[in-house]
Amino acid sequence: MTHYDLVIIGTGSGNTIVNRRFADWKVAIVERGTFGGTCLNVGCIPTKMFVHTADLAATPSISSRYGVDEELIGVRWPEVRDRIFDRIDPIAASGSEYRHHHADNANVTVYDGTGRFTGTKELTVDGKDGQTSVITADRYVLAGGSRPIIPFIPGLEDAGYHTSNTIMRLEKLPRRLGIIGSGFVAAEFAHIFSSYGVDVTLIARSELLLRHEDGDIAQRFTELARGKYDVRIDHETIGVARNDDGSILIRTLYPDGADKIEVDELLIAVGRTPNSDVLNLDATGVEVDHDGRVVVDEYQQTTVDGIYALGDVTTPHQLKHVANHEARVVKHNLLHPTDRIKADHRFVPHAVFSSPQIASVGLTEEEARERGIEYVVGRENYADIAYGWAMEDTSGFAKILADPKTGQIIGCHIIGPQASSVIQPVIQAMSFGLDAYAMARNQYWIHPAMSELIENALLHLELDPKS
Ligand SMILES: Cc1cc2nc3c(=O)[nH]c(=O)nc-3n(C[C@H](O)[C@H](O)[C@H](O)COP(=O)(O)OP(=O)(O)OC[C@H]3O[C@@H](n4cnc5c(N)ncnc54)[C@H](O)[C@@H]3O)c2cc1C
Ligand SMILES: NC(=O)c1ccc[n+]([C@@H]2O[C@H](COP(=O)([O-])OP(=O)(O)OC[C@H]3O[C@@H](n4cnc5c(N)ncnc54)[C@H](O)[C@@H]3O)[C@@H](O)[C@H]2O)c1
Repeated sequence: MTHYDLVIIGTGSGNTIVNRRFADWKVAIVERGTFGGTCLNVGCIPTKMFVHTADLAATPSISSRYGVDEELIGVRWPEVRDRIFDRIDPIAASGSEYRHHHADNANVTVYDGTGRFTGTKELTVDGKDGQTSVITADRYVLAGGSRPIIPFIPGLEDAGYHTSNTIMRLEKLPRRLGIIGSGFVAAEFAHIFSSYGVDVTLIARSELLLRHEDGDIAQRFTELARGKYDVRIDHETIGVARNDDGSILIRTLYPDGADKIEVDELLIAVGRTPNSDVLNLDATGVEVDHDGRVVVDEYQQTTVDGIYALGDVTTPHQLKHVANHEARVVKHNLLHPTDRIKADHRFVPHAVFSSPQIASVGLTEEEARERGIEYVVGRENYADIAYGWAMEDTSGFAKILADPKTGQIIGCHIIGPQASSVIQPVIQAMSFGLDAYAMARNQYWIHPAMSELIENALLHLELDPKS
């Protein structure tokens, strides 16, 4: 049995921890899937490469409003797909090669297999090569991420379906695609495939798509989505079957009736569950909550001394920038056990890279009301700023919520072009405590950049005169 100073389970953000500063440590890294984890291989990076291509494919549908007539001649799916994965797959392979064989990693052993605890600090790895290894360590980092949830729907397993793990590698573009779900993954893939000319039907159980967003944003997004593809809200999927001709029949119920929807491929996008169940954590004393998330304290330490956790296996914010932040905290705390730092989850932003984009940070208006927090709202439409005129945008807007007394920003929500970048100064202001009054007035805002959306939303806040 080999003993290590540190074992890391999972090579998403977990893989970013070990560097030269760990040169004196004997380290093991355990990975059961593709090296590099979700974001690199089946998550953020390939999806955004597809989104960019989709944005290009969608341009002709709107260009005539600018007096430019364009036509989409075709989408060469195999080339679209292969450009993306011919770039990503070698990165995963070279990441694995680096850890396995490079001189920098002489102190690191990689186990290609599934780790499960068989003692408080003992891990058994069932190797992909059929070998079983038992290892022990003083410290562990649980960075095993999450996987797609597959809901129980009669007939689903027999009919066959895709998740975000497989849909990007389709052999050919389907004529019709059904998507069950109405969150991030559904919104991004509906944009991608509908822009490529696929007939998309999005089946949502809720009344609004992206229902966790600020109410005004979710409402606007749902209206706009309905203009682009078939959206069935308030639909419960009750059965799925594969027809003799290879198509898939989806049966749904909605408040006033029942529907039958025929598609050629089906994407399940109803959320992700933490991979904590694979780890047999009962053997360690590491606690998980009712959603299966590993419980950690502010230092990212689990309920067992020396076992840390980060990313999707522990956080309710299943986002790469959160996993990366937590990895930095864990790294510091491993190296400086007597001078540990806390994770900062005060203002976790997110963006949905659909069409239009959405970006958000802080409280929604509904959350502020529910918590009884006093707030004012400053709102600005893209249609009312110069760059919005250039783009002829008629539907996008930003809203900023602030405390009227102190001017501190408590939330910001944007729907429209470049929302994921336009929001960044607000995240900065919130993180560093810059008040809305000073933020609007004590700096230059480049004219006529899209950031004027934020400048004007700030100026529209009715703050108390003294703030
Ligand atoms: C389609 C999609 C698009 C996304 N887009 C974005 C985006 O635009 N922006 C954003 O911020 N986030 C995005 N995310 C979320 C983001 O990908 C995740 O939050 C992030 O990758 C989590 O990182 P992690 O290190 O916690 O886990 P992962 O990257 O999932 O890494 C965990 C690794 O652990 C391995 N593993 C699990 N259990 C074991 C075990 N027992 N033994 C050995 N190995 C194990 C897994 O094989 C995996 O490789 C997206 C996710 C998806 C699915
Ligand atoms: N741009 C990004 O940052 C990005 C992109 C993709 C994914 N992600 C991350 O991955 C996570 C998973 O994405 P997701 O879209 O799968 O989950 P999600 O949590 O965003 O949305 C899932 C949706 O499915 C609905 N749902 C749940 N069960 C259902 C059922 N049985 N039938 C129909 N609908 C059902 C839920 O009400 C919810 O609206 C996200 O929460 C996000 O953290 C992030």
